[in-house]
Amino acid sequence: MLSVTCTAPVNIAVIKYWGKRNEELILPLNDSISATLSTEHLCTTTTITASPNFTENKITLNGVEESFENKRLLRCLSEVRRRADEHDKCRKEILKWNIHVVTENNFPTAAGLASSASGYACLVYALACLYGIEKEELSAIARQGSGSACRSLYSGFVQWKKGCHDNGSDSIAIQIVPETHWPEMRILILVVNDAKKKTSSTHGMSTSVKTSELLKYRVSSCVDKNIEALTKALHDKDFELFGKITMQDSNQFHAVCLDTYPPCVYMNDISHSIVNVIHQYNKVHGEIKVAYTFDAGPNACLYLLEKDVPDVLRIINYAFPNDNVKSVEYIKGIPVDLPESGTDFDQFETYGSNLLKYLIHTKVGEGPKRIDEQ
Ligand SMILES: Nc1ncnc2c1ncn2[C@@H]1O[C@H](COP(=O)(O)OP(=O)(O)OP(=O)(O)O)[C@@H](O)[C@H]1O
Ligand SMILES: C[C@@](O)(CCOP(=O)(O)OP(=O)(O)O)CC(=O)O
Repeated sequence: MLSVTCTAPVNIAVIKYWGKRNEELILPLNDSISATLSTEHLCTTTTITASPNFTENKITLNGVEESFENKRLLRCLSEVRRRADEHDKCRKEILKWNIHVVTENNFPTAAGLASSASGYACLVYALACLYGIEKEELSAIARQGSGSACRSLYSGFVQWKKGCHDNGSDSIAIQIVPETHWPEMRILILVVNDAKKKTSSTHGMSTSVKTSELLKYRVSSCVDKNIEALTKALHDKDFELFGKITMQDSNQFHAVCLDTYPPCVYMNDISHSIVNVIHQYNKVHGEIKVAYTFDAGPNACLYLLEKDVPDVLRIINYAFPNDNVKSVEYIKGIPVDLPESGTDFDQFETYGSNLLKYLIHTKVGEGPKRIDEQ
């Protein structure tokens, strides 16, 4: 019997992947860029056991047994095995043993918090460890589990290159800068709703490809220049440029969702109120201090610098008062001392009580890791 346990991070895109040119191989229409988030606060943990005595493959997700007859899961397994089979280092008999996968996300699954990204990155990395090929390029395999998962195989800021080959061999993730490059970068996730979402990203983007004219324009005329500018902003640690492109890309992505027929409505009134607060905050300060981005759900992901976190949280708590504000369960992740004074409240509206469920304060982090043998 053999067993490995690994963790893998979530990633949140600042230039979104939305639309496939090949649904089977999960090849995207455009490049995307994301930050890998610290596994200290959000992660998937996966244990894979292989044994010659197992009579079937099994997977348990968050304590519930799921069907193994899942196309994406089977494809990841067969791709890792195919690669391992080509490798001298691998004990070939193990490739024939059935496996039991036990995986848990320490955050809500299928709620637009990128669980498919950390989930498939962790699965592929753990399989690679099991078969001894963890040093190989694995992002092209994780991509076939869920597109965004390929970016979770690297630390720091990561680009998924769309590639041009029909077989997807060059549709891989690469690191742009490591997490140590811009250590002041912080992420605040404002959880508006953590229930399972109605329209999955897979289905939503497929409808967008079929029906949205705006998506064609986004892909042909906007994304490449934003990728170039955002990469420069990262290298130069230029928050003003980073923040502007991040917000514009999120807004364009949601415009594409609305241009889809029937429309995919992911943001809600609370999401739009958060957008208002952030623009107001940046206006008061005369510079971009905080940038928002929204995935396929209503939850906001804010990018900001460490020095601004206490004051921004103070304003968020003013705009969205919460009965649990003093509880450690409300602001999860990196602890923050909330200051008494700061940016003038007069400039801001109060939107109503308990509109946010909780917040997660985290930073840019490392890629997948094996945790059972050190
Ligand atoms: N730990 C895991 N191991 C294996 N598969 C997982 C894991 N976590 C999630 N998944 C798969 O991902 C699916 C959820 O993906 P979905 O894209 O609907 O939501 P999400 O990833 O939370 O949101 P988004 O990708 O839009 O940010 C689950 O139904 C499951 O099939
Ligand atoms: C809005 C997004 O989060 C969409 C993620 O889509 P998925 O990677 O979940 O889709 P599939 O490839 O069909 O599994 C944007 C992004 O992460 O780039």
